[in-house]
Amino acid sequence: MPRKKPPIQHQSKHSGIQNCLGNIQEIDSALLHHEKWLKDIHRSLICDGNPNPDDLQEDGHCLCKFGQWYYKQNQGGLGSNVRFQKLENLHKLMHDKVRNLLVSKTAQSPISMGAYNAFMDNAIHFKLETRKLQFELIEKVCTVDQLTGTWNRHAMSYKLAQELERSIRTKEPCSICLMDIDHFKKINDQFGHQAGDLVLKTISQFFTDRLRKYDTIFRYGGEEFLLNFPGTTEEQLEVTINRLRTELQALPISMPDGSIIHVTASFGIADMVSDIGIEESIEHADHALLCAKASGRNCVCVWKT
Ligand SMILES: Nc1nc2c(ncn2[C@@H]2O[C@H](COP(=O)(O)OP(=O)(O)OP(=O)(O)O)[C@@H](O)[C@H]2O)c(=O)[nH]1
Repeated sequence: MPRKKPPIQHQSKHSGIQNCLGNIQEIDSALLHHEKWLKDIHRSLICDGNPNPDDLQEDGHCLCKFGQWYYKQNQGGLGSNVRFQKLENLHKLMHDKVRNLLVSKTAQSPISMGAYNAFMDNAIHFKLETRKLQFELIEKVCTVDQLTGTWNRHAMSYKLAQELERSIRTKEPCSICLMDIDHFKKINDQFGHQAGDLVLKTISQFFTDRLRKYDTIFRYGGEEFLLNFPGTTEEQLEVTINRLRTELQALPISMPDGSIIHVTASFGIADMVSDIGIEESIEHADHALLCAKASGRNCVCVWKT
């Protein structure tokens, strides 16, 4: 009687980058168990002796160490990752195939080359896909800002270069905007650093929720964010940013002590053009931002040559 597959759990203890780092290590260890399992399978197929009874069970994919790890993952964490979810089928198929091989071996029937090759192809595919999942998580750790979940500055240079190339190829405009939260130090001073962190998270989420899917937000550093808007001229962006700026100042943010605060930000806009590099475009946006700060904050300035 096959045992029932344990349900994927639905609670997350940790989140974000910390969780990712844990997952990366766990995948290594799960893959090591998989390699050991594969060695045992080969020994069972080649040498005398009985196979592990678990590998003859219909739910062998839940009983192996990889399966035990896999079905412990929760929906809030790795369990919601699409690449992770796709591993389930590959892993189960691999166990189904090996069960047939072991049944043939136990019955002293010949094992066809086709059946063995199909199993090994499946095993190799499974390992490659698991490694891809691991690389995806490593990439996330290297390119995502731990506090806000936006892209970090490492990712920024690479992604902006891609957008500039696209803009040159398609001859479409592309603009950037540097945003700096006004008097942010006062929030830290008055409510503490954790409250400051909460404000940073809230504001980055505010923008993330309102951007088009091809716009991008990066944490430029501290309380500064850089936003990239492909297919948008400086003039169009000024209208958009002014709308967002007004919405932001009306956004109530709850502090840990129960009080509600409102924050504003200043913005500097510049375009990304082929005859100047990305660094220079950012410098232009920075000049425009300085101009917005000097004009009293909570406003938008556009770089003019
Ligand atoms: N809570 C928190 N504070 C940060 C973080 N990164 C930078 N800061 C703080 O952000 C503050 C930035 O201060 P300033 O550069 O003086 O800027 P400001 O107070 O916003 O003043 P203006 O930009 O001139 O309006 C500093 O106090 C930093 O310690 C962070 O990740 N979390």
